[in-house]
Amino acid sequence: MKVAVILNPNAGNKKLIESIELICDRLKTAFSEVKLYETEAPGHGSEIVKEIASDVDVIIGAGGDGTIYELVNAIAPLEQCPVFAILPGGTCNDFSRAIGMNQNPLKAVEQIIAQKKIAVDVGKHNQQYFLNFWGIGLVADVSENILEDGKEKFGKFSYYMSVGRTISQVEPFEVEVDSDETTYEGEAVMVLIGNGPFLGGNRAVLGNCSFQDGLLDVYVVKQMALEPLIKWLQTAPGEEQMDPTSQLLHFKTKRVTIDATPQKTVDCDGEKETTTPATISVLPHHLDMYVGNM
Ligand SMILES: Nc1ncnc2c1ncn2[C@@H]1O[C@H](COP(=O)(O)OP(=O)(O)OP(=O)(O)O)[C@@H](O)[C@H]1O
Repeated sequence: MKVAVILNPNAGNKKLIESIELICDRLKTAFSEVKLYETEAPGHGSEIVKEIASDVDVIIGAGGDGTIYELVNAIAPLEQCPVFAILPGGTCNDFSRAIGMNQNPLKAVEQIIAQKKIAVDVGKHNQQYFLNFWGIGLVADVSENILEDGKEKFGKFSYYMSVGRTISQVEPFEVEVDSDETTYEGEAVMVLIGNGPFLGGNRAVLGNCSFQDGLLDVYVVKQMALEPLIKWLQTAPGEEQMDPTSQLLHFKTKRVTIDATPQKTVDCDGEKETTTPATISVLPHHLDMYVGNM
């Protein structure tokens, strides 16, 4: 089998680059051909995928959530997608956690070699793709308010620090949510749509989302009531979520359209490239991935 490893050498604390040769040597013991590609700038990972995808069986993304988002956006539209795998190398590594990858890349490579494969759902908003989440309002403001050097200095704790700073100044906006199951028109402070169960490195807010159920979980937080919001943030997977009659509207759907006034910046898997309005849908079991313990 032909394998391409696409490494973002600048992801996270830049540690992955130190072990990548060892990792490739290990991969070569299990796969007939292993080639390493290093990205040189944002967007380069996507160009590499376009060049090599038709000639490889497996693409391994080595980096953080931004790298994985870029690669998935290049792989998901292909008619024939190679199998995808993740070597975690960023700050939060949300989807690698979702699929049970060991956060030590030297151990994660062993999981890839085991070749346990499942088909995962992929989220789509307008013409872009995501594995973890789509959000507007509070979630986008939190990532916007992370201090310049916060991720480097404090890792995923920089997100908590930003939640503290952002919650006190959050501005409600008008939102229109439309799906076959539910419609809502009114005030909101956040709309969050989950495909994967991890957000900011934690299995809390989106902890009950499944990337194998062929559905998206839509959460509309109508008002900034601190106590229920904190309860929701602390909800463990499998636990009953905040009272749906109160400030949180939650439903599952295959497709939803969202418009907001004023227009809102969309945060999608941590990347902020688009604005509302948006149609968000799910491509059930669209991408074959090698997974770890799940
Ligand atoms: N060689 C490169 N130099 C600079 N940026 C790059 C390079 N290759 C890719 N990128 C871009 O770097 C961005 C951030 O990468 P990534 O998200 O993987 O790391 P991170 O921000 O440290 O991790 P996390 O998202 O988990 O916090 C991505 O948007 C990616 O497109």
